[in-house]
Amino acid sequence: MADQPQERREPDKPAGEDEPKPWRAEGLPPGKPKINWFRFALTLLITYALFFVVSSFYDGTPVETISYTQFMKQVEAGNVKDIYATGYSIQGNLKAQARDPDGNKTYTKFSTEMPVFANQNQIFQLLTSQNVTVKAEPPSDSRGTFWNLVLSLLPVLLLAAVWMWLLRRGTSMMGGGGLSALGRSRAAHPIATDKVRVTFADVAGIDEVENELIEIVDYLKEPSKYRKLGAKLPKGVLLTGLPGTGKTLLARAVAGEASVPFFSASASEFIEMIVGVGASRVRELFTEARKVAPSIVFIDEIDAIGRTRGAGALGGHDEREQTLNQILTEMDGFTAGEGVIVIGATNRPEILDPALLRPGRFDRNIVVSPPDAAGRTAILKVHTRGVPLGADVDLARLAKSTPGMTGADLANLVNEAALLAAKRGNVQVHSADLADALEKLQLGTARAIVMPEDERIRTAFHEAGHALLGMLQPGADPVRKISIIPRGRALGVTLSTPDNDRYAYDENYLRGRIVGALGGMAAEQVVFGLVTTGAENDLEQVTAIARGMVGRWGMSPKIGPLNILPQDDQPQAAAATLAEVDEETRRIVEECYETAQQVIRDNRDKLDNIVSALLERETLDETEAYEAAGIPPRIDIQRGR
Ligand SMILES: Nc1ncnc2c1ncn2[C@@H]1O[C@H](COP(=O)(O)OP(=O)(O)OP(=O)(O)O)[C@@H](O)[C@H]1O
Ligand SMILES: [Zn+2]
Repeated sequence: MADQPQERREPDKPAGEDEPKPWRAEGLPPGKPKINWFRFALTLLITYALFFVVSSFYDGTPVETISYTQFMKQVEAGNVKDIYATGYSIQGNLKAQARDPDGNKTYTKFSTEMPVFANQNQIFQLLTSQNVTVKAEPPSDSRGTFWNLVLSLLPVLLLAAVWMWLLRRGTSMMGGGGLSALGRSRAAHPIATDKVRVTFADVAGIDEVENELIEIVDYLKEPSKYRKLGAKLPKGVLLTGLPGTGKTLLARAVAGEASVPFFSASASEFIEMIVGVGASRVRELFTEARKVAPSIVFIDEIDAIGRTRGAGALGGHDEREQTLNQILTEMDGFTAGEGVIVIGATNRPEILDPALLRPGRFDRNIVVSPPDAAGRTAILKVHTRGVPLGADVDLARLAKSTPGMTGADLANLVNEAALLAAKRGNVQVHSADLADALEKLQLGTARAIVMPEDERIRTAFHEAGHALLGMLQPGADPVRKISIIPRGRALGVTLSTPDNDRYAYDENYLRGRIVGALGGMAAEQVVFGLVTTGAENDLEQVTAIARGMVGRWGMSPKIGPLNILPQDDQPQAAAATLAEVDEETRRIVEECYETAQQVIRDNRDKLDNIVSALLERETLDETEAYEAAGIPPRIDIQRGR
């Protein structure tokens, strides 16, 4: 999220005003730029330079308006070099300077009006006899009254144009190089209102959350309605959810729906700065936001400054505390109805300082969950709005095969598929592009290395072991894909995903997961009589699940229903109890390993069948895998099979 360059400063240098702000602002009213005198002077200078360049092309000799009599005298004296005439107006140049009748001005350029009664024929003859050039086009050096007017207004016009251009740049660009960088704008790098606007139409699949925020949109649109009734709205809203679930997107959409300015900052950017600066930046940010209220201030990763004060491995972190205190002060300082709403986002709400969550602060907590299948379908629809899809694409089916994916993952999936389709020279994104993109995201990119045959065979047995156990365990997630193509650090993969989104797991399911994860190692043990290092990742998973069962979810009768190993915290138990947890964990894993080996031994024929299919085709999809094993795919009402 941090797309602004971070600047490290010398600790002894005071916070200068030329420092880029650690936040971004969008949707500020474009009409209120601040006057920057340095920039103003610069503009003047440039304008005049431009003017001098232009006027150097323009011969500045003044044009004298003379009487027709004067003109005739000059012609008769043979002093007229050339003329240009339209209707009764004549302009021209003299050969030598002449004095006007009053004798106080000299001129070579003149203009005059011919009286109606003058005999044009006679004049023409006179001009010819005097060798005066009669030109067909206006001489470049005598432009007449209109052009003189334009030229005299030019500096003013130029000044106005350049000034307006600079102002528009100032309000439509973040940061900004070129001229504006010379006198960097003090405004919070605003973006013009018309450029930002994300709305709820861009947020899909989390309607419950949108509904909770509609009240706030309404308030921002019409604060007076609420003020009159004395209704108190939350000053702060906390959005809690995993990365990529759309918290930032939601906050922007609230601003977009209400058409109010949106200020966003990442909390970690505040504390990157030297001590004391974080707090003053917070103050500045809120000052800017108040100026254009109603407005929204969005603080991402608020846990970076909002963790419990005085706690954490580093002990008290001064800068963080000061910054946090400043945010609390600002929020306490709002009067009801001032119209600044602070939206904070975090994926670790449990470590937040309770002070942040008190009434009048972030007192509304909205959980943004990863989307369910229907939500994923809706999100895929949003992200394929501008993508030409082939007729074979079924977004609802795709959504079913992507449990656990967030909005950001799905956006990424669509983009990858579009890239693939383009690479393949297609004009539409087809089902196959989406499937391949999904495989790449879930399994990693294939590596082009040639495996020694014995390792290929060993890998095939390992993956077939995982797959076989996945197929035979009651209640296990169905096997979606098996592959012995090396990707990343893995030599092979077996992918199992649930049909439906799961929110809680029972003990049987977890044991099944452990057995499945041990399947690879068990197959190697049964077939070759020894194991390899290839099972490291599997064992990591196995250990984490088993420890969770014993220490967190109360699934060990010996330990009982205690949460001894809370997430993100120190174990809450005596050393003796912890030793017991280890012992119980080991017991569960050993039982599961025993089961895994037994199932492999009992189904050796099926295992061998999968292995030969794998060695032949390298990657098997769900249907191919069950077919090769000779196991009927599970009857699954959800998938209509
Ligand atoms: N519900 C959704 N509907 C549509 N698009 C979504 C949704 N959720 C996420 N996205 C897509 O994912 C991108 C990233 O989401 P966003 O940055 O809002 O997530 P986040 O929850 O703020 O993540 P982080 O905690 O990493 O900041 C969005 O720009 C959008 O393209
Ligand atoms: Zn494995």
